[in-house]
Amino acid sequence: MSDMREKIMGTLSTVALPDGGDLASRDMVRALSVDGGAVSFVIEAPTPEQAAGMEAQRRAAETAVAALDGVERVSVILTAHGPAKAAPQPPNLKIGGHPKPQAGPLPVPGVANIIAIASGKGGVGKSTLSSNLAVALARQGRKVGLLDADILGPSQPRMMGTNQRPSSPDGELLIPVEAHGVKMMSIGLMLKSDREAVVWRGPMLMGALQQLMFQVDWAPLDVLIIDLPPGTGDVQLTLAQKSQLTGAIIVSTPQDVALLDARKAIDMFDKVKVPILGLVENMSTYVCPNCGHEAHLFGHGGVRDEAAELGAPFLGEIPLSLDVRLAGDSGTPAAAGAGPVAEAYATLARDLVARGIA
Ligand SMILES: Nc1ncnc2c1ncn2[C@@H]1O[C@H](COP(=O)(O)OP(=O)(O)OP(=O)(O)O)[C@@H](O)[C@H]1O
Repeated sequence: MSDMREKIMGTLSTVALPDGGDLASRDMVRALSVDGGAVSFVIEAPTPEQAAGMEAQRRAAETAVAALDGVERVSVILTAHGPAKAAPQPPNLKIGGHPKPQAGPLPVPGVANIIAIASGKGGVGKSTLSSNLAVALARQGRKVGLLDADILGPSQPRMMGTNQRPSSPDGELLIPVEAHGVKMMSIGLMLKSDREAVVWRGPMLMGALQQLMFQVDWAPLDVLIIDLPPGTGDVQLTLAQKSQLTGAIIVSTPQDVALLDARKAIDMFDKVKVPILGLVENMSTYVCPNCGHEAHLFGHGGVRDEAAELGAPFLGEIPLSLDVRLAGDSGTPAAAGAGPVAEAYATLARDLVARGIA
């Protein structure tokens, strides 16, 4: 090192840093150039944040070096290692590709139980049961995930009251959003608005479902509740073939026509060897909020009888209640509140916990 460079480094060792050491001992001086009386160098801080707080040291270094004999001009630039940390990026995962080949059903890492909520017929209350059961389980201290697999008609963002777009800091895994103590993921959260319709064919649906199960950072969960689309189509089959399901809960209203479709759903799960965990009767009794009269708009007890006939557990009944509908539409499931309906969901949740499957 020339005398002049040594003198400069010696001078820079007198410029102390706020967090200890000095410019020389912390090895922050780069590209030192001495050209006649013109001196220039760079102070390189470890992070952009630290560099932002070091203007005083830059000026002190400039003044100290300018005072050395033989120095006529000094130029000191303050910089930092690498670019500033990037802001969290929106996920670059493209949801909805063709499914990836997979040898057989796989567990979802870190998820103890996977329960599919299914029905044969549409509109019987699958999504409502899924969100309420998830919230009731979370209130009982369980770690719960809710996957909206109704990919063509996602309703969980509305029922759980969130439109937050999931992030993916590493561009590999999506971080589920949290609502009412439940980790939630829905294709609805990836759409630009909840009015945007998804127009996909079977393979795209299956690919999307596979991604929502395996490319989401679910762990750790005691139970993942999957809200299925109605019927016995591609999504149900994909789910049974790709993931190790603990079993399925079948929701039905007590009407014969709904029960007929429920039987088809049960038959499908039997064929793909997914255990039926039990049946739930939704929209069971209606209690008039004015006079307390009980009415059975869709019949009563049909699901219990059906369960007995099939040898499947009957898990319980959820009353037909205006509160359930209003709560679902408002984004806070009824199970998050108090009263007979919240208690009905809590009972259902307790039963699943007692059976060691949630
Ligand atoms: N126990 C209940 N009491 C009152 N309204 C209910 C009850 N269960 C569901 N509903 C209402 O019925 C409608 C249909 O329910 P939901 O969307 O849960 O059905 P689904 O079976 O998931 O429908 P889809 O076939 O469209 O997926 C919703 O408006 C919901 O608020």
